[in-house]
Amino acid sequence: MAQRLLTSANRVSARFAFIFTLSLSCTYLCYNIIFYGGAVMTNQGYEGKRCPPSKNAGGKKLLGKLSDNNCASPDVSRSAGQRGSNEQSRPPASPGGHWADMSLRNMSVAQKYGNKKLPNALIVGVKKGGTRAVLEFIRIHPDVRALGTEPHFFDRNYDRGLDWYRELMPRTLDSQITLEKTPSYFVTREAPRRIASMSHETKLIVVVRNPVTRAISDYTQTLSKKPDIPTFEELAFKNRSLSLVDTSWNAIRIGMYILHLENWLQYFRPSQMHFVSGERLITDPAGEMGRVQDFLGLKRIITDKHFYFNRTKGFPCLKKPESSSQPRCLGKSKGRTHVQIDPEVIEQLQEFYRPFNIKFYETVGQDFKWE
Ligand SMILES: Nc1ncnc2c1ncn2[C@@H]1O[C@H](COP(=O)(O)OS(=O)(=O)O)[C@@H](OP(=O)(O)O)[C@H]1O
Repeated sequence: MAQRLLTSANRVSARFAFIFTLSLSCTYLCYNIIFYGGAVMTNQGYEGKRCPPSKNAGGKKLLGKLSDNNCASPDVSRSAGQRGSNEQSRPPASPGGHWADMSLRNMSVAQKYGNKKLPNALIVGVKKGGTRAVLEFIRIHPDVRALGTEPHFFDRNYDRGLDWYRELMPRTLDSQITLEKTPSYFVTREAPRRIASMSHETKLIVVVRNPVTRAISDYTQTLSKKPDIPTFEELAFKNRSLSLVDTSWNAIRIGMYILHLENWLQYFRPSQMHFVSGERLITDPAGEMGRVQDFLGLKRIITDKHFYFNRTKGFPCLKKPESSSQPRCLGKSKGRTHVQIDPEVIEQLQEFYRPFNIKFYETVGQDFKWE
């Protein structure tokens, strides 16, 4: 009897031990399910905000804040879109990721500033004619965007291709004109053909000036860089007593405008070319710029009120140039004091240029009064 009692007590304690172990195991299992599962969710939330590893992390740094938003998962960006109104106006992150977001960003830059386009107008010459003044004056116009430097595409850089050239241009809206100036185009044999092959519709501006004054200006510039060159007279004549002019000297050759113009007229209609008087540009900048605006099909916005005559400089200056409230004159290299030339030499050169000038006036239908 006593043994039976002992055996049944053992069974009870064994069952108790089994149930206890089982409940312990269950508790452990439940604990794991609850807490381990929670840890996974926490990690998922964190991973969702992390950017995927990128090979060009350096480039991403440059993208700055934009990249912080762009690398978020679609869920994260959706909840971001439900935030304040400022954030709602941002472009949503696209499933295409980083590059798709970059192109979205470019799209909004394009919407605001337009695209880079090949120029539809060029200031092609002439060197020392007043090309910088025309460029700086016309770019005040809100419908003109101009490249500040001379790209020399159609003479020195043609091999780089049109895509290279386009990339240099400022962004323009469809309503805006893209403009650049390179004065050496006017005397570059291949330039008219090359420009016409870019577009037959390109508008061409040529700023011309008395060829004798232009030659002296050109020489003054060269002399400022190379003080050891021969005198103007020595360079200008093969034989001065015979009035034999050296037409191989660039400073002389550039001023034979009609010869260069004939090359342009093989590729462009006269109506596509506009000639600015370099002299009137100084005495009446608003009048000359009025005609430039008409030629470019622009509303006459640049008027007298944009200019004042700076007595110290001896030239008209801009009262209020683009993106500044300060009045501004052109730099020191524009409007230099010319070297003194013997008046007889000037007279000889005027004689030399006369027939070229007359033919030039007839061809363009304008008398520039250089005599
Ligand atoms: N507003 C104003 N301010 C200063 N200079 C003016 C202006 N308008 C025309 N000009 C004349 O422009 C001449 C320089 O011509 P370019 O700009 O065509 O020169 S360049 O070919 O780009 O080097 C420059 O020639 P130089 O006087 O011989 O220096 C000026 O006479």
